[in-house]
This record gives sequence, structure tokens and C-alpha cells, in this order.
Amino acid sequence: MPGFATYLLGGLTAIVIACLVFSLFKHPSLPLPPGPKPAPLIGNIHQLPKSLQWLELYHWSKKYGPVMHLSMGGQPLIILSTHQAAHNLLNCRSSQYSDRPRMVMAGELVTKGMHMLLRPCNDQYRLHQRMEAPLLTLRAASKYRPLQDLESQQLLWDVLGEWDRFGEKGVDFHHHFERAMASTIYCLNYGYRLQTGYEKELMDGKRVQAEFARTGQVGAYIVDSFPWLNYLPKSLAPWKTEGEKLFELERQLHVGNLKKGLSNRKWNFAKHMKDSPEAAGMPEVELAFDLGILADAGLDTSTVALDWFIVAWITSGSRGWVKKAQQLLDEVVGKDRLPSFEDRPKLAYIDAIASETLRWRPVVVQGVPHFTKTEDEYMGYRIPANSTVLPNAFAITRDEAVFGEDVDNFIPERWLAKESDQEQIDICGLNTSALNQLPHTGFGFGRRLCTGRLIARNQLFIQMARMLWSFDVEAGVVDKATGGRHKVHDMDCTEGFVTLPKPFRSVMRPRGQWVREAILKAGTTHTLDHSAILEAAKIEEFR
Ligand code: HEM
Repeated sequence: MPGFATYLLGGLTAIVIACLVFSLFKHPSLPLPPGPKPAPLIGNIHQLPKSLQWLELYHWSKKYGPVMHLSMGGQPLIILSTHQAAHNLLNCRSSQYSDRPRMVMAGELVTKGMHMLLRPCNDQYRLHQRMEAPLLTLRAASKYRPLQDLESQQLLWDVLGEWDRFGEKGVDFHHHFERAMASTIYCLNYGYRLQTGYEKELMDGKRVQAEFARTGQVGAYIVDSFPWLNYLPKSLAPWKTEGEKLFELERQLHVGNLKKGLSNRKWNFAKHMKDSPEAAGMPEVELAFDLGILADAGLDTSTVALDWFIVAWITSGSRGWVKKAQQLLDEVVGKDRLPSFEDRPKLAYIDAIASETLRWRPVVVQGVPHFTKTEDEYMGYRIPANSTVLPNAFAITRDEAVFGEDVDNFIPERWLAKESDQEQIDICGLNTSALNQLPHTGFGFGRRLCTGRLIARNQLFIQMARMLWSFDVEAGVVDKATGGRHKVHDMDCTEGFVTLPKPFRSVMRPRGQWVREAILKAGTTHTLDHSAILEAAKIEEFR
């Protein structure tokens, strides 16, 4: 017969176990969100397709609902597929959901914890955010518009030149958008512009970006699934040597650029950040990475948005939005000069086109993963501690409850507000009263919201307005004999962190002689002194 002491011991053990379970799962009785049935050990890894994962996840969300749970070899992955779910967790509970999942290869080995996008949400992250913040406010963004004006003027000059050379074969528009954006961001960051778009700094920057996308891919490195493997010696862990080489490539690029920026006589971001109180005692390489990541983050994203704008133009322009935009531009701007930022309050429709482009084809189509260290409850489900939380941008931008009907079609009108009595124009000229409050989910959520979005919005506005005012666009001719044009499909895209349309050339035919005259009159900009623009843009405050 067991004695009293045995009963007592058994009872106490049961209580301790119950407490332990309770401390591990604050919501032990709640189920995990629904999702496809996982296999033992590997979970759902084998069910995810190798390509277009975001599309498969979107289809799954129709079956399993707005909050799904997958197991990536035991690691919980929560997929959010409606705006409401993403907003409730990532915006409203931002303090809990603003971390990033650990990425051993891309985050720790290749960038040694200095990649802003991958930093965990800790004091160090906040220090870097504070250092960059004064350069990225609405007021600051308004001061960079003369530079964006200059670069988009150059864009038109370059496109016209290539049209004259290649005619119906078409223009490599991606290259020209990329040069214009890269030149804008390199000029702000380091004080130098890019004339051809083939400069070594940009080529190295593009290689660094491609490596970031490759090394950050889910499943690319076994060490990301089993981080303890990183304790292995180098001889048994070949990814370590690869990581060191890639780090060195990136270090040289960013430190070289920082040095160029600091040696420039005129103002630029590098100088501002170096003088900020947060940078006191900061190693040179850490500062260099901050600037480098800012350049990387801005370059691809804005360029890709403009590429999709061309795809929308070719595949759905006949639905009337191009004609409407061009008529408006002709009314507001006339035919004697290029559109400018001063025209923006009357051109809310162009901003609506930019918003619709970002919605229709979100640049980071699968979304950027957030992470929660602590357990939570949502919609009656348990979100386990240490979950990666992915807002699937493709699904969220197709949320009919928010964006209305016909979400697969390109309809800028969905962004226009009803008539408003009081006109409100922000400091960048954006007519906020003419536009409604639909969310710009393509820029992310909560504390991790894209910090460059205001600069990006200005860039998209001026380039879209000027392209629409200047050109008629269609796919380039690929068969000279028959005159057959490239077939542009609106879902034909590349894989990767950002999703580009597959490359093609596009005809950019000037809308009339007046366009040619205005572009030639404005002229090329490479002979102009841009340092005066930078000096005028100088941001004095550090907080
Ligand atoms: C159309 C253009 C752009 C798009 C669509 C875009 C989109 C995004 C997205 C989705 C994120 C992640 C947000 C999240 O985790 O919830 C992000 C982060 C970021 N973006 Fe952008 N971006 C654009 C342009 C820019 C530009 C021009 C800059 C710099 C001038 C920039 C700098 C950054 C930085 C530094 C982060 C990291 C923020 C953090 O993790 O704290 N972006 N962006």
C-alpha cells in the first residue's frame, strides 16, 4: 500500500508538471490555426512548392482561412492572408510581433547581424532606427524631390535616346528605371550619381542583393533549419567559408561607398549619420552596412514597382486608365513642359495609379516574415511562442473586404476618395483629400514598416507622371519579319525576395512632337552640379 508520503510526492509532481505545461502554453486548451496535415518530423516542408509559394499559400488560405499554421520541421509558421488578421497582429500587437526569425546564413554569417531588415527588434535595432529616422521623415522626403526631378528628367532623355536607336524593337525600360533609382539613392547616400547604370558600384551592389536573396531563401541552407549545425568546425560546415567570402564582398562595397560619401565636400546621408549621436563609437563597418542596406532596400523595390507599372500599362491599359491619366496630364500640364511635383495636388489620379501598382503586384509578393517570441491567442487559436509570422502580401492585397471587387484587375479608381469639401495637400504635394484611406500593405506592418516609403512614393509619382505624359507604350517587336510583338502575361514573373516581371523590351513611342521638344529642351542632366541640390536638402536635426 502506498503511504501518505508517496501520495504527496505524486500530487506535487503532477502540480509541477501542470505548472510547467501551463508556463509553456499559456493557452493550452486552444487549438493551433488550421492548415494542411503535417508529416512526422518534417511537418509541411514537403508540401510547399519550389516555385510561386505565395500563390500556393494564397490558394490554401481559401481552404484553411485567414490564419494558417504550418510546421517547418517543428518550427511553427503562421501565415496571415487577410488585411484584418495582419493588421490585428502585426500593427495592433506590434510590440510582440516585430521581431525577425533567425536566419543563420543571410543574417549571421553573410551580414554578421548588421542587416537592418534582419535585425532582431532589440536596443541595437532601435539605435539604428533612431539614427536613420531624421533622414526619412515626410519633411526630409520633400527635400529630396529636386533630385528625383533631375533623375526622372534624365530617365526621359535616356528612354527617348533608346527609342530613336531601336524603335519598334523596344527599350530596356528596366535598365533605365534601375539607373534612375540607383542614382537617386546613391546620390542621397554618398553624394555621387550614376551615369550609365553599369558602374562597378552598382554591379557589385546588384551582386550583393542577388546573394542576399539566394542565401535568405527558405530551405537554401540546412543550417537555417538546424541552427545547432553552426557549432560544427569549418571543415564540416562548408557554408561558413562561403559566408565569410560573401561578407567580405559586401563589406568592401559598403565601406568603400561610405568612404566616398565622407570624402565628398557636400552634404549626404553618410555625413549626416556619421555625425549623429548614435554613431559615436560605432564601428565603421556597422555604419557602412546601415547605409548600404538603405541603398539595397530602395533600389530593387522601387524599380520593380515601375516594371509592373509597365506590365499593367501593356496588359490592361486599354481598359481606359491610361487614356484617363494622359488626358488629365494634358489638361493640368499642357504641352510645353514636363510634369513636375508642383502639379501633384491636381494629379491625385497618378498617385492612385502608383497605389494600385503596389497593390496589384506587391513587390515583396510573399511578404517579409515577422516573429513572435511569446505565445498569443488570436481568433480562438493558439499562436505558439517562437512562431514565424508571414503576412502573405499577394493574399492580403486580394482581400475583397478591404479593396473591393475585381481585385485581380488593375483599377486605380479604387484609391480615389469621394468628393471632399476641404482640400488637404501634404508637404510632398500628395493630395490626401482626393485619395481614400485604403491601407498600403505593400510597405509592410507595425514597427517594421518600410522606412523609405515616403521617398519611394515621390519617386513613383514623378516617374509615372512623366512616362504617361511622354509616351505610348506597347510590347517590343520580337519578330522583324512578321512584326510579332512579345507576349506579355501579367503573372509571368521571376522568383526571389522581390518578384520582377520576366524581362522584355517595350516600345516607348513619344506621344507627339511636343514631347520630343520638351525632353530635348529640358536636356541631359549629367553636366549639372547636383551638389547644390544636396546642400539645399541638408537635414540639420538628429532627432
Ligand atoms: C516601392 C518601393 C518599396 C517597397 C514596396 C518597400 C517594401 C518594404 C517592405 C515590405 C519592408 C518590410 C516591412 C515589414 O517587415 O513589415 C521594407 C522594409 C524596409 N525598407 Fe522598403 N520598400 C520600398 C522602398 C524603400 C526605399 C526607397 C528605402 C530606402 C530609402 C527602403 C528602406 C527600407 C528599410 C531600411 C527597411 C527595413 C525596415 C526594418 O526592418 O526596420 N525601402 N520595405
